[in-house]
Amino acid sequence: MQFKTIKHVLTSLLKRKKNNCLEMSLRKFMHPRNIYKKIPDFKKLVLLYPEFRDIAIVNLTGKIKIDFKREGTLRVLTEVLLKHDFNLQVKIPPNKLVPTLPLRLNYILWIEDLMKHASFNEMKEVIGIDIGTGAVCIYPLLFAKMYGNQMIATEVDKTSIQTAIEHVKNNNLEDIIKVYKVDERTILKEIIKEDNVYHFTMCNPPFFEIEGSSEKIIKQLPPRNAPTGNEVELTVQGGERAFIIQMIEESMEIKEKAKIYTTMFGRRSNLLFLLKFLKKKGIENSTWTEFCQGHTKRWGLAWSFLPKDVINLTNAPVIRKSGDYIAKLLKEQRPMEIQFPMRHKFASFDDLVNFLEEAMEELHIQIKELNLPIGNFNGWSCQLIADNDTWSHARRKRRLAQRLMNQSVNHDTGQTSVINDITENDTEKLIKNNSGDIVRKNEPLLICNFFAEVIEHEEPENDEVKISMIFEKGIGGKVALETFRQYLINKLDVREYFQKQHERPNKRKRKRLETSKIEINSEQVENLHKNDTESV
Ligand SMILES: C[S@@+](CC[C@H](N)C(=O)[O-])C[C@H]1O[C@@H](n2cnc3c(N)ncnc32)[C@H](O)[C@@H]1O
Repeated sequence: MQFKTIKHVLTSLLKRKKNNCLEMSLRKFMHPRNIYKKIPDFKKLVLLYPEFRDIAIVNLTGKIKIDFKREGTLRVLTEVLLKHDFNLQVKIPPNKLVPTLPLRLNYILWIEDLMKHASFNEMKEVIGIDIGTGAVCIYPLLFAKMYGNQMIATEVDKTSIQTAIEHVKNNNLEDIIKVYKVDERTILKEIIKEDNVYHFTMCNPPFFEIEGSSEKIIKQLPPRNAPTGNEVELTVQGGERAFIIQMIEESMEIKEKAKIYTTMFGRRSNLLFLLKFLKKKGIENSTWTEFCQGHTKRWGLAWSFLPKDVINLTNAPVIRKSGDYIAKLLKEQRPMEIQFPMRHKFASFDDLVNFLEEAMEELHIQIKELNLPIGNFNGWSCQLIADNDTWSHARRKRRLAQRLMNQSVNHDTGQTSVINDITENDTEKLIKNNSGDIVRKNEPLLICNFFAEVIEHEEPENDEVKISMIFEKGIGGKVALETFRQYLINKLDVREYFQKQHERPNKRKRKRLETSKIEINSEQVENLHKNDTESV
């Protein structure tokens, strides 16, 4: 029993230490001008503000702490900091979202960087729009205090509009901040309809999808803080992703009326999705950043319809973009890989690319430009589209083709067409025989993202080629990708490197395989297992 208690205490101490480390490590990635990079001076706040005294806890060593899990603590702290650091008088209604200041400042300072990058006048001269300003009207108040520029604020919730207007009035900022009630069916179109030109739009969208009770929503909130905010201001049909999609689509209708559109979002998975979405819509002038603070990470996205020689967002300053973004992207999507020494077959990377292009042509696989935001991937990347399985039983087909070739030595005419005919008919038959499915012509068998790169070593002769393939879609499923990988291994003639690996079974790899079993049936698993233990 005693042992259990000690173990429990140690575990929770370790956990707390880990969390503190995480907090510390994210704090250092805050915007360099964010005043909350340094923890506020709680001693000073205790002396100056009686309301802060009520939430402060003095521990045995005399250190002042605050317990964020206690209801109302974050609200009081935010009000006190707004007063102390920005001379803003704010009373946050108890049932409304409390705007955490380190994150709000990260977003504001990034916008300031974008404005400077775009060489827009002085900050005082820029006009911005805050979509969904909330009950505090936090972004316009901070912009007004920090730069004295004009801000337009929109909101759909009646009670929030009321308190937002009160906050503007109580701080005598009516001249530069205007709050508007807007129709909830639009995001940008209604407010940007006059002839005015705005320098930027910003938004902290409702993050959660409407899907049930507010209890469910509260469970999704960061566990270390007492929950703040209510269902109306935090939820929207389709969640933040749907909201931002609508915002991007509306921006495409009003284009240059706002010079730079920006939004914040809270889900990592939306980063890739939104970057792909912008690309799909032909919006190439864009950038993104991470917002790191305390123990939370959020993301910012910016795009513009102005030509890149007027504003180039692709080289705009960012607070932080994790360097391992592409590696993570590849890892998260569980690529199927082939890795082998470059010298085994190729004199240069170009040789490899030529070889791959020819192999795809032989297999009637289309090579398309990759719709992925991987500007700095240092290798060959593309999307492969295979309508049919042209690689299974390829050896048999190759032998058949060779036989025909030999036969044709005697009667030269019609050689190529005979081979092609047989190969194609054979393929069609194989697909039907193997899967039993009737393959519709317009549904590709396999679409995958394909990456080939050189892994450099100190000695150039040790350089390796790494091929990563990520399944996107297709009726052949992941099994089709795996058979294609096996085909490439044979074609590249690199199976020997996989067999070596087979002699030293890799525990980690086996574990990964076990998790992937869920997605495919047992027969396929057997095949995959056989193949993967052969892989590097
Ligand atoms: C997550 S809150 C953000 C509040 C505040 N901007 C902040 O950062 O603390 C999202 C706000 O957007 C508002 N909202 C939802 N749909 C909207 C729309 N179509 N136009 C304007 N505001 C909207 C909600 O009422 C809510 O106040």
